[in-house]
Amino acid sequence: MIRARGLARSFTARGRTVEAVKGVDLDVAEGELVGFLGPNGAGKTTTLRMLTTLLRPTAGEATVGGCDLLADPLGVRRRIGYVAQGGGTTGECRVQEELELQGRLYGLTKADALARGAELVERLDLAGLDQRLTKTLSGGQRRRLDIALSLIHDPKLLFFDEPTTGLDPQSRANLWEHIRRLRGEHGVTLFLTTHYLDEADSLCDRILVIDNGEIVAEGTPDSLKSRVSGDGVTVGVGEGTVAAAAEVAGRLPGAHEVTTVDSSVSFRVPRGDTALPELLRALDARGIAMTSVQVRRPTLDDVFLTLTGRSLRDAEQGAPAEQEAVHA
Ligand SMILES: Nc1ncnc2c1ncn2[C@@H]1O[C@H](COP(=O)(O)OP(=O)(O)OP(=O)(O)O)[C@@H](O)[C@H]1O
Repeated sequence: MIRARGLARSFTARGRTVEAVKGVDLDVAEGELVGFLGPNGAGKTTTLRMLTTLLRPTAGEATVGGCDLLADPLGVRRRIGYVAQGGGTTGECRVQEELELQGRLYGLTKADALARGAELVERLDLAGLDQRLTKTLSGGQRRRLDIALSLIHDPKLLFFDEPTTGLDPQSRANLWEHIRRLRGEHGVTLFLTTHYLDEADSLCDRILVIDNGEIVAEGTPDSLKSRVSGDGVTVGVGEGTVAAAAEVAGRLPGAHEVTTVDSSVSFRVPRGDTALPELLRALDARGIAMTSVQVRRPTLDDVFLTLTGRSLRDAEQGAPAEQEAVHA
């Protein structure tokens, strides 16, 4: 459905050139739900805007929905839907009018546009809201209307920029269900950007991780997580015993990345659950009291940290509910 090679885009602003996207290769197969994950400013929106013909690449080539991006941008546009970050509604129009207008823009007759709009209103749980001004819709309803608008011409490939940014946890979960259904029941191929780890983890078949304009990793959420070697263990110990506890932890089979902060020791082991009894015995033998313990399976944030040395969670500031979900 999507094949891009060496896609690049730079911007020049105030005499300074920013290489926003530095030669991205990507492939998305029919029926896939692929996530483009990266921190703010990584190049996600720029890539999406190129793939949707809204921005001309500085270099590279791509076919989208079977059409060449540069030679046949109109063909691409006919075959795709695009839900932008800010949505596309004006606020002063009614839901039904927005859908009808969008249908007419895609060349549907008035009757067809109305019929298609009515079908999408049902499909996206907007029934009863046809005559509402779009500015009076809730955030989740507005996002669902954005999806309906992008589907008016029945595209089989949908691009979605940051689907749930700004939504409360309940609306996010609801939108995820709609996105799953688009793929599961209607066979739509989806390519979405996100900087939420839990969104990428629970929603996507495959994730492309982008940082600084380059794809730094790619795979299923599980395969990406398996790149991080082992579970993370953090043990709290009594005052003055942290150095001895770190020494004990470092001797456990397969233990690595041993670090200490205040009175806690963190390390990685292949299996956290089986390492714990042994650790307890060893600490006991040295007379070290354990005050707390936490075992953590690798997360996508660990993957990002391993790849780039930085935490993606920093990019999630302002979305505390999502953070809790990741670490639950
Ligand atoms: N029109 C522009 N002019 C100059 N620089 C730009 C322009 N658009 C994007 N950039 C820069 O390109 C880089 C990538 O931006 P982009 O919006 O693609 O990132 P992103 O991953 O989508 O971030 P976010 O999650 O914040 O949307 C950033 O450094 C950004 O400042």
